[in-house]
Amino acid sequence: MARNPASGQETPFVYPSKYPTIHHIYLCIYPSIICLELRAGPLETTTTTKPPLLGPAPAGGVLPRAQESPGGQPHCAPGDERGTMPVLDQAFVTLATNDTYCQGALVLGQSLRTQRATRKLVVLITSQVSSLLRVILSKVFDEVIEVNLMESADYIHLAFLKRPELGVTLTKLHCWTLTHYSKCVFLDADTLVLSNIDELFDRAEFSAAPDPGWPDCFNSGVFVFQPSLETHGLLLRHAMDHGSFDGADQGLLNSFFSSWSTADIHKHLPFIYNLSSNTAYTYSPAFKRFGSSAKVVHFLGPTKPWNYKYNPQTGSVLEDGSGLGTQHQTSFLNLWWTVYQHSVLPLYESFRDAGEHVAPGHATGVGEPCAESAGSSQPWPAEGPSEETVVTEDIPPSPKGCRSEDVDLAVSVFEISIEEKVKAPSPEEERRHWEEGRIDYMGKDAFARIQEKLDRFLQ
Ligand SMILES: O=c1ccn([C@@H]2O[C@H](COP(=O)(O)OP(=O)(O)O[C@H]3O[C@H](CO)[C@@H](O)[C@H](O)[C@H]3O)[C@@H](O)[C@H]2O)c(=O)[nH]1
Ligand SMILES: [Mn+2]
Repeated sequence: MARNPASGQETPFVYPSKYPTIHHIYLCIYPSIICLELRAGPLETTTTTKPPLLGPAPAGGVLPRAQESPGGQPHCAPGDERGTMPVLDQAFVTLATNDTYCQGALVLGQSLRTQRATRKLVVLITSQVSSLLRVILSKVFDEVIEVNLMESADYIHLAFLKRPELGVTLTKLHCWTLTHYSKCVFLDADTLVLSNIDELFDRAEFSAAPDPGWPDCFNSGVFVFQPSLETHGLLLRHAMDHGSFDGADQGLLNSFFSSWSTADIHKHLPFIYNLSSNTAYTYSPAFKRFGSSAKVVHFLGPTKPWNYKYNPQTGSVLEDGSGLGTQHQTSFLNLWWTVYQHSVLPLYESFRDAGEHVAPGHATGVGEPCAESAGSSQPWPAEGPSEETVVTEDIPPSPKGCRSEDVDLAVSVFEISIEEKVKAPSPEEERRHWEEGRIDYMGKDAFARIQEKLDRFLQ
């Protein structure tokens, strides 16, 4: 079972005391086949010494969320022994522009819930996210909000066309439009929360932790901000006028909040709120000394946890030949996958037909058709999760129907993997790429290929 790689500590994990009509999922192990048995019934109070910081999800993979009482007054999240009240006008916010990053967002959301976050959980998505993932996200997040760059004011549109690489960057900036919240904490979808971080809401805009590569800059994977349309407008204007020195949001935000490094030390979040998963390698004595208090681990860089394969039997990621990094890095990866296995995979199970057989070695939740379309009031099969665990309102419809076109989720006894599907762009997408100046000169748009097409046309 996973343990905090930094501390190696074992702390008691208390399940919610009442969590009615939730479903227990048992994994029966047959060679190369996942078999699931659903049983309804209240979850008993269980106290266990494992896992240390992140427990496996209650059955069904749905963890407690901050709730409002029938009278509209907030009450404590079930099982919240600390007695903290949910704060409904503040939120943890993340972003996932495609189904692959959604896997990260789901792990993040479940880790926040495990750690009894007392703020709302919000995920920003774009039109590329499939309906299936929207519904799954809505089981974990209080709000699933679609943002659309092209609906923005003209100058933003222009900036986007001239600087297509700013696309994801501009999407992150949409978090400032969440003005129904007074204060928010943004977390990248490749972060994992190891302990409660509600105290971040005591900080003011703009608070962030130093970037491990250049500590005079902050890392934009975790930051405290105050939603404001005015700030949002100024940020977009700044993007258009100055671009971004790294071509993405971190450069842009650092040049916008340029006094961060000198003005106010309270706006420097301790590194434990954004510990890069490879820090143990870069400064191992500091990691030994301070790593045990890590609260958020960030898998920054090109290789994300979902790019690895995972063995659910050993609880370890599989070596792919390129090397896994240090022992600590591997432990963080294992921790991410433990949350994925126990708290995210079960969320897909309600989409499986009761008697349906799963192809050996390829039990896919992500590619399965939905029972009904997202956004309907009853999208679940009869044996699906209880009403308490499902919020279906306000799920933005996806133009793509119910299947995930981005991701293949393969689950077998010995291996779980999340594969990004390599998709050929549609003619419309190809045309848009041309219009945006994204021309694949070395590949399909190479002169020789175009000449071939012309020759075929002329024959
Ligand atoms: O295709 C994408 C790419 C990114 N994201 C979102 O944007 C975040 C940032 O991207 P990520 O791949 O996590 O970047 P990092 O490897 O963390 O790289 C650094 O550089 C990025 C660009 O400046 C910053 O956004 C990060 O916070 C910073 O840690 C992700 O976590 C997601 O929330 C998507 O939704 N879809
Ligand atoms: Mn990141």
